[in-house]
Amino acid sequence: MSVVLRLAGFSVARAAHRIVRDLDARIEGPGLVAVCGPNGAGKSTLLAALAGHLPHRGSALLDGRAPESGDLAYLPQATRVGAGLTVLETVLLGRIDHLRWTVRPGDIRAAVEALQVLHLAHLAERRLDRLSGGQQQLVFVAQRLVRRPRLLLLDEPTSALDLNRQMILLEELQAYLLARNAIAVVALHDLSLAARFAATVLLMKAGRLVSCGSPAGVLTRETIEVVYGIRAELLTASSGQTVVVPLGPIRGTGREAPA
Ligand SMILES: Nc1ncnc2c1ncn2[C@@H]1O[C@H](COP(=O)(O)OP(=O)(O)OP(=O)(O)O)[C@@H](O)[C@H]1O
Repeated sequence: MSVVLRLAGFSVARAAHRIVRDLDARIEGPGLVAVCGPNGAGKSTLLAALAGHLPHRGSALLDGRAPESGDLAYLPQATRVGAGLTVLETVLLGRIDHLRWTVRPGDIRAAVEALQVLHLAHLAERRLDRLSGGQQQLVFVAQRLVRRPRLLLLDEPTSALDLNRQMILLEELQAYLLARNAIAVVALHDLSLAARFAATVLLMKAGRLVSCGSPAGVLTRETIEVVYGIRAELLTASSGQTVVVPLGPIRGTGREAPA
Protein backbone atom coordinates (compact mmCIF):
# COMPACT_ATOMS: atom_id res chain seq x y z
CA MET A 1 0.00 0.00 0.00
CA SER A 2 1.22 3.47 -0.73
CA VAL A 3 -0.12 6.98 -0.67
CA VAL A 4 1.15 9.85 -2.79
CA LEU A 5 1.18 13.57 -2.08
CA ARG A 6 1.86 15.58 -5.20
CA LEU A 7 2.67 19.29 -5.18
CA ALA A 8 2.68 21.11 -8.51
CA GLY A 9 3.49 24.80 -8.83
CA PHE A 10 2.31 25.20 -5.22
CA SER A 11 2.61 28.88 -4.31
CA VAL A 12 1.26 30.98 -1.46
CA ALA A 13 1.14 34.76 -1.09
CA ARG A 14 0.64 36.74 2.11
CA ALA A 15 0.03 40.50 2.18
CA ALA A 16 0.86 40.63 -1.55
CA HIS A 17 4.25 38.92 -1.05
CA ARG A 18 4.95 35.52 -2.51
CA ILE A 19 6.03 33.47 0.48
CA VAL A 20 5.99 29.93 -0.91
CA ARG A 21 7.18 29.76 -4.49
CA ASP A 22 6.40 27.12 -7.08
CA LEU A 23 6.92 23.97 -5.06
CA ASP A 24 7.00 20.80 -7.13
CA ALA A 25 7.37 17.49 -5.33
CA ARG A 26 6.13 13.94 -5.51
CA ILE A 27 6.12 12.36 -2.06
CA GLU A 28 5.39 8.71 -1.69
CA GLY A 29 4.17 7.49 1.71
CA PRO A 30 3.23 6.20 4.09
CA GLY A 31 5.64 8.09 6.28
CA LEU A 32 6.80 11.30 7.81
CA VAL A 33 7.79 14.25 5.63
CA ALA A 34 10.01 16.70 7.49
CA VAL A 35 9.79 20.30 6.29
CA CYS A 36 13.04 21.96 7.31
CA GLY A 37 14.58 25.36 6.72
CA PRO A 38 15.52 28.54 8.57
CA ASN A 39 13.13 30.91 10.33
CA GLY A 40 10.99 32.63 7.74
CA ALA A 41 11.61 30.01 5.04
CA GLY A 42 7.87 29.49 4.62
CA LYS A 43 7.29 26.20 6.48
CA SER A 44 4.27 27.39 8.50
CA THR A 45 2.84 29.15 5.46
CA LEU A 46 3.14 25.94 3.44
CA LEU A 47 1.39 23.88 6.13
CA ALA A 48 -1.41 26.43 6.61
CA ALA A 49 -2.03 26.54 2.86
CA LEU A 50 -2.01 22.73 2.59
CA ALA A 51 -4.62 22.74 5.36
CA GLY A 52 -6.78 25.14 3.36
CA HIS A 53 -6.26 28.01 5.81
CA LEU A 54 -4.55 30.21 3.22
CA PRO A 55 -5.28 30.52 -0.49
CA HIS A 56 -2.73 29.01 -2.86
CA ARG A 57 -1.92 28.68 -6.53
CA GLY A 58 -1.02 25.36 -8.10
CA SER A 59 -2.15 22.07 -6.64
CA ALA A 60 -1.62 19.66 -3.76
CA LEU A 61 -3.18 16.29 -4.45
CA LEU A 62 -3.42 13.27 -2.21
CA ASP A 63 -3.72 10.16 -4.34
CA GLY A 64 -4.73 12.30 -7.28
CA ARG A 65 -7.43 14.42 -5.67
CA ALA A 66 -7.66 17.48 -3.47
CA PRO A 67 -7.81 16.36 0.17
CA GLU A 68 -11.20 16.84 1.80
CA SER A 69 -11.62 18.07 5.37
CA GLY A 70 -12.16 14.49 6.58
CA ASP A 71 -8.73 13.49 5.17
CA LEU A 72 -6.88 16.26 6.98
CA ALA A 73 -5.77 17.23 10.44
CA TYR A 74 -3.74 20.40 10.97
CA LEU A 75 -1.93 21.50 14.11
CA PRO A 76 -0.67 25.10 13.86
CA GLN A 77 2.41 26.30 15.73
CA ALA A 78 0.52 28.25 18.41
CA THR A 79 -2.61 26.44 19.52
CA ARG A 80 -4.78 28.03 22.16
CA VAL A 81 -6.19 26.19 25.13
CA GLY A 82 -9.99 26.11 25.46
CA ALA A 83 -11.06 27.35 28.88
CA GLY A 84 -11.90 24.72 31.45
CA LEU A 85 -11.89 21.59 29.31
CA THR A 86 -10.37 18.36 30.53
CA VAL A 87 -7.76 16.51 28.48
CA LEU A 88 -10.29 13.84 27.47
CA GLU A 89 -12.86 16.44 26.42
CA THR A 90 -10.23 18.26 24.38
CA VAL A 91 -9.27 15.09 22.51
CA LEU A 92 -12.95 14.23 21.99
CA LEU A 93 -13.40 17.57 20.22
CA GLY A 94 -11.16 16.13 17.50
CA ARG A 95 -14.02 13.74 16.65
CA ILE A 96 -16.49 16.50 15.85
CA ASP A 97 -17.56 16.18 12.25
CA HIS A 98 -20.98 17.76 12.51
CA LEU A 99 -22.44 20.59 14.50
CA ARG A 100 -25.07 18.29 15.99
CA TRP A 101 -22.85 15.95 17.89
CA THR A 102 -23.49 13.24 20.41
CA VAL A 103 -20.70 11.34 22.11
CA ARG A 104 -20.78 7.68 21.15
CA PRO A 105 -18.90 4.96 23.04
CA GLY A 106 -16.65 4.61 19.98
CA ASP A 107 -15.65 8.27 20.30
CA ILE A 108 -14.62 7.81 23.93
CA ARG A 109 -12.71 4.64 23.07
CA ALA A 110 -10.86 6.38 20.24
CA ALA A 111 -10.00 9.37 22.45
CA VAL A 112 -8.71 7.14 25.27
CA GLU A 113 -6.65 5.13 22.77
CA ALA A 114 -5.11 8.30 21.34
CA LEU A 115 -4.17 9.39 24.86
CA GLN A 116 -2.70 5.96 25.65
CA VAL A 117 -0.61 6.00 22.47
CA LEU A 118 1.03 9.25 23.54
CA HIS A 119 1.39 8.13 27.19
CA LEU A 120 -1.19 10.69 28.36
CA ALA A 121 -3.95 8.44 29.73
CA HIS A 122 -3.14 9.35 33.34
CA LEU A 123 -3.94 13.00 32.52
CA ALA A 124 -7.39 12.32 31.01
CA GLU A 125 -9.40 14.00 33.78
CA ARG A 126 -7.01 16.90 34.36
CA ARG A 127 -7.84 20.40 33.11
CA LEU A 128 -5.85 21.14 29.99
CA ASP A 129 -5.08 24.73 30.97
CA ARG A 130 -3.34 23.45 34.12
CA LEU A 131 -0.87 21.23 32.26
CA SER A 132 2.65 22.12 31.19
CA GLY A 133 3.31 23.46 27.70
CA GLY A 134 4.76 20.16 26.52
CA GLN A 135 1.86 18.15 27.95
CA GLN A 136 -0.60 20.48 26.19
CA GLN A 137 1.30 20.12 22.93
CA LEU A 138 0.99 16.32 23.08
CA VAL A 139 -2.73 16.56 23.90
CA PHE A 140 -3.27 18.65 20.77
CA VAL A 141 -1.44 16.03 18.69
CA ALA A 142 -3.71 13.37 20.22
CA GLN A 143 -6.70 15.54 19.29
CA ARG A 144 -5.55 15.52 15.65
CA LEU A 145 -4.72 11.79 15.61
CA VAL A 146 -8.18 10.88 16.88
CA ARG A 147 -9.61 12.17 13.58
CA ARG A 148 -7.68 9.37 11.86
CA PRO A 149 -6.49 11.61 9.04
CA ARG A 150 -4.66 10.43 5.93
CA LEU A 151 -2.79 13.74 5.75
CA LEU A 152 -1.50 15.17 9.01
CA LEU A 153 -0.01 18.66 9.00
CA LEU A 154 1.96 19.37 12.18
CA ASP A 155 3.79 22.65 12.70
CA GLU A 156 6.75 22.09 15.04
CA PRO A 157 4.95 19.53 17.21
CA THR A 158 8.13 18.76 19.17
CA SER A 159 9.04 22.36 20.05
CA ALA A 160 7.95 22.10 23.72
CA LEU A 161 8.82 18.43 24.27
CA ASP A 162 11.64 16.91 26.29
CA LEU A 163 13.89 14.31 24.62
CA ASN A 164 11.87 11.35 25.87
CA ARG A 165 8.57 12.76 24.62
CA GLN A 166 10.07 13.78 21.27
CA MET A 167 10.95 10.10 20.75
CA ILE A 168 7.55 8.88 21.92
CA LEU A 169 5.72 11.30 19.66
CA LEU A 170 7.74 10.62 16.52
CA GLU A 171 7.86 6.83 17.02
CA GLU A 172 4.11 6.66 17.61
CA LEU A 173 3.49 8.96 14.69
CA GLN A 174 5.51 6.67 12.42
CA ALA A 175 3.54 3.65 13.65
CA TYR A 176 0.25 5.49 13.04
CA LEU A 177 1.27 6.48 9.52
CA LEU A 178 2.24 2.93 8.57
CA ALA A 179 -0.92 1.45 10.09
CA ARG A 180 -3.20 3.98 8.37
CA ASN A 181 -1.29 4.38 5.09
CA ALA A 182 -1.01 8.07 5.85
CA ILE A 183 1.43 10.95 5.40
CA ALA A 184 2.43 13.51 8.04
CA VAL A 185 4.02 16.74 6.84
CA VAL A 186 5.88 18.00 9.90
CA ALA A 187 7.82 21.25 10.30
CA LEU A 188 10.98 20.42 12.25
CA HIS A 189 13.99 22.51 13.25
CA ASP A 190 15.97 19.57 14.62
CA LEU A 191 17.79 18.07 11.66
CA SER A 192 18.92 15.01 13.65
CA LEU A 193 15.27 14.21 14.38
CA ALA A 194 14.45 14.73 10.71
CA ALA A 195 17.31 12.41 9.70
CA ARG A 196 16.10 9.76 12.09
CA PHE A 197 12.34 9.81 11.59
CA ALA A 198 11.56 11.27 8.17
CA ALA A 199 11.09 9.18 5.06
CA THR A 200 11.34 12.38 3.03
CA VAL A 201 12.86 15.77 3.79
CA LEU A 202 11.67 18.97 2.11
CA LEU A 203 14.39 21.56 2.60
CA MET A 204 13.21 25.14 2.04
CA LYS A 205 14.92 28.47 1.84
CA ALA A 206 13.22 31.83 1.16
CA GLY A 207 10.03 30.10 0.07
CA ARG A 208 11.68 27.81 -2.45
CA LEU A 209 12.36 24.12 -2.36
CA VAL A 210 16.12 23.61 -2.23
CA SER A 211 16.00 19.84 -2.11
CA CYS A 212 13.50 17.01 -1.63
CA GLY A 213 14.26 13.36 -1.06
CA SER A 214 15.62 10.92 1.49
CA PRO A 215 17.29 12.40 4.60
CA ALA A 216 20.66 11.05 3.47
CA GLY A 217 20.28 12.67 0.06
CA VAL A 218 19.00 16.03 1.31
CA LEU A 219 20.82 16.63 4.60
CA THR A 220 24.39 17.01 3.45
CA ARG A 221 27.09 19.37 4.70
CA GLU A 222 26.75 21.35 1.49
CA THR A 223 22.97 21.84 1.62
CA ILE A 224 23.07 22.68 5.33
CA GLU A 225 25.77 25.25 4.63
CA VAL A 226 23.81 26.81 1.78
CA VAL A 227 20.44 26.82 3.53
CA TYR A 228 21.39 27.70 7.11
CA GLY A 229 24.66 29.55 6.62
CA ILE A 230 26.48 27.31 9.10
CA ARG A 231 29.24 24.78 8.96
CA ALA A 232 28.00 21.41 10.12
CA GLU A 233 29.29 17.91 10.55
CA LEU A 234 27.22 14.79 10.01
CA LEU A 235 28.19 12.00 12.37
CA THR A 236 27.03 8.41 12.50
CA ALA A 237 26.17 7.28 16.01
CA SER A 238 26.93 3.74 17.17
CA SER A 239 23.23 2.98 16.61
CA GLY A 240 23.66 3.91 12.94
CA GLN A 241 21.66 7.13 13.27
CA THR A 242 22.85 10.30 11.61
CA VAL A 243 23.48 13.21 13.93
CA VAL A 244 23.81 16.74 12.58
CA VAL A 245 26.30 18.78 14.59
CA PRO A 246 26.24 22.55 13.96
CA LEU A 247 29.82 23.82 14.20
CA GLY A 248 29.32 27.54 13.73
CA PRO A 249 28.10 30.30 11.43
CA ILE A 250 29.89 30.94 8.17
CA ARG A 251 31.23 34.48 8.00
CA GLY A 252 32.48 36.48 5.05
CA THR A 253 31.33 34.17 2.25
CA GLY A 254 27.95 35.70 1.44
CA ARG A 255 26.20 32.76 3.04
CA GLU A 256 25.59 34.42 6.37
CA ALA A 257 21.96 35.43 5.82
CA PRO A 258 20.04 32.18 5.94
CA ALA A 259 16.52 33.15 4.86
N1 LIG B 1 0.35 37.05 8.36
C1 LIG B 1 1.40 37.35 7.61
N2 LIG B 1 1.37 38.38 6.77
C2 LIG B 1 2.42 38.68 5.99
N3 LIG B 1 3.58 37.98 5.98
C3 LIG B 1 3.66 36.93 6.82
C4 LIG B 1 2.59 36.57 7.67
N4 LIG B 1 2.98 35.47 8.38
C5 LIG B 1 4.23 35.20 7.99
N5 LIG B 1 4.64 36.07 7.05
C6 LIG B 1 5.95 36.09 6.39
O1 LIG B 1 6.08 34.88 5.66
C7 LIG B 1 7.44 34.43 5.70
C8 LIG B 1 7.44 32.97 6.08
O2 LIG B 1 6.92 32.83 7.40
P1 LIG B 1 6.62 31.41 8.00
O3 LIG B 1 5.99 31.62 9.33
O4 LIG B 1 5.89 30.60 6.99
O5 LIG B 1 8.10 30.84 8.14
P2 LIG B 1 8.64 29.56 8.90
O6 LIG B 1 9.57 28.88 7.97
O7 LIG B 1 7.52 28.77 9.43
O8 LIG B 1 9.45 30.24 10.09
P3 LIG B 1 9.73 29.77 11.61
O9 LIG B 1 10.76 28.69 11.53
O10 LIG B 1 10.27 31.01 12.23
O11 LIG B 1 8.43 29.32 12.22
C9 LIG B 1 8.19 35.35 6.66
O12 LIG B 1 8.94 36.26 5.90
C10 LIG B 1 7.09 36.09 7.39
O13 LIG B 1 7.47 37.39 7.71
